[in-house]
Amino acid sequence: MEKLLIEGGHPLRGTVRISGAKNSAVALLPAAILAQSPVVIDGLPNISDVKILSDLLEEIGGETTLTNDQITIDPTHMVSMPLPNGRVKKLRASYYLMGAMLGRFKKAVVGLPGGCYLGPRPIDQHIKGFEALGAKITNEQGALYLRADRLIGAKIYLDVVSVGATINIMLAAVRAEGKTTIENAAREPEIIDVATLLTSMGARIKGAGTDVIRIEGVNELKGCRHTIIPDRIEAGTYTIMAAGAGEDVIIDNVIPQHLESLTAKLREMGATIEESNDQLRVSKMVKPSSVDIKTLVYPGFPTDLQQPFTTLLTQASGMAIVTDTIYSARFKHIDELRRMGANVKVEGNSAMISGPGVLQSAKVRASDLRAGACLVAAGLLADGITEITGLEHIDRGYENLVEKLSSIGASIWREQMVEQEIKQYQNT
Ligand SMILES: CC(=O)N[C@H]1[C@@H](OP(=O)(O)OP(=O)(O)OC[C@H]2O[C@@H](n3ccc(=O)[nH]c3=O)[C@H](O)[C@@H]2O)O[C@H](CO)[C@@H](O)[C@@H]1O
Ligand SMILES: C=C(OP(=O)(O)O)C(=O)O
Repeated sequence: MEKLLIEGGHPLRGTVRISGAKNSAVALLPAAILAQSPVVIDGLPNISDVKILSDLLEEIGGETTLTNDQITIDPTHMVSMPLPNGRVKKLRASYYLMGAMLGRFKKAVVGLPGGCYLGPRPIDQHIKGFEALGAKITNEQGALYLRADRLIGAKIYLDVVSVGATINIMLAAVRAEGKTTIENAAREPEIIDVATLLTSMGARIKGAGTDVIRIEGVNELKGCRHTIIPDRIEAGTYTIMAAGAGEDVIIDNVIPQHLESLTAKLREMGATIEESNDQLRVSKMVKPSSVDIKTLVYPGFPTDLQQPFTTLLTQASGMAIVTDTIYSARFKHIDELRRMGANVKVEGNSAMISGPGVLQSAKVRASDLRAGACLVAAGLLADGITEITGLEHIDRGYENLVEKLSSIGASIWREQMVEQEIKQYQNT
């Protein structure tokens, strides 16, 4: 088991290249189950969520060839193998195996998903959608058993705007008989990416990226080749880091429109950001002013950037209120930021941050993926050497974090934890 060490105070300079989007990749891999011939996906991020999903596809009989940024998935010999336990619990996106297996085999057994704990994360809207398509679903000892004699297209209104439910229902509905309409659908760019892959496979989908998606089921889907969109959350994380500690950083391979809610807030704080086709150019803000943020569904401010953005607000003058309307308990990073000297308090689903303050190095723990990003951003700014544990969370979503940050001037490295540290980590 390793920990991350960061010596703060080194300015970031140079170009950092953004990888393919985690939240697309983790849906595109399961989507390949629906094809009858090999699917090739390019621009794959080298992160643990992808590796686990690739292993799960093998577990159900898929043949996968995984290189650094490409996967070939041959789904020809896949079967609806029950996956009640084990790897499915390690990530959130294993729920997409339900929609994809239901679409192809009309049955699936999949354990309830894991992923970051951010407050309650029910999947009732996924279940409602599958049931509307004709599936019978039972929950037995923490695994969902899904079965349908036939899947028949339906009109489905989502009670909450959910990325996962929107994609999962699409995965099943592309193989249902007749027309499905998803109303109050989520509009995240990753949904368009999944719809693009499915369309290349032969699916008929209209309206992805709007709040009404119309799908006409088809009998057969074929393999295809697809390139993943850039990861807007990884890009946003490096943009935040550059706005805190950068001296001319270029964030390369981004779609600037996907980051508008972030860049607008950064400009409000006083940042100068230059945008081109696929790059952002960012430097440290001089005397940043605090701003309030409220996380919302896309195109609002993403909850996944709320935690790293909080670090930046510790450097801004004034009081900022950060409200997370998506996840009520996405504030585990705050205790750790306080250890580093931040003046923050949490009330309900809001954090109040008073700045500017000086961050001090400390031994901190990443409780989830973006809490990890928040602490790395804090470590870059802090006096001294910050030690971060909980790297298994960070590795779920940031490809080559150490290499990427080192290449732009950060002093950051991984070290093996000694036995006593591991025990302490496991017991708390
Ligand atoms: C793998 C993946 O893509 N993860 C992303 C996805 O998670 P995920 O797909 O799990 O998040 P959702 O969009 O489904 O969740 C949004 C909100 O809806 C609620 N909800 C969701 C489904 C449901 O059936 N019932 C229900 O009440 C959730 O508790 C949450 O409050 O979108 C989140 C919100 O942008 C991001 O933080 C995650 O990074
Ligand atoms: C919450 C996240 O991921 P997941 O839904 O996979 O847990 C995230 O990417 O910030």
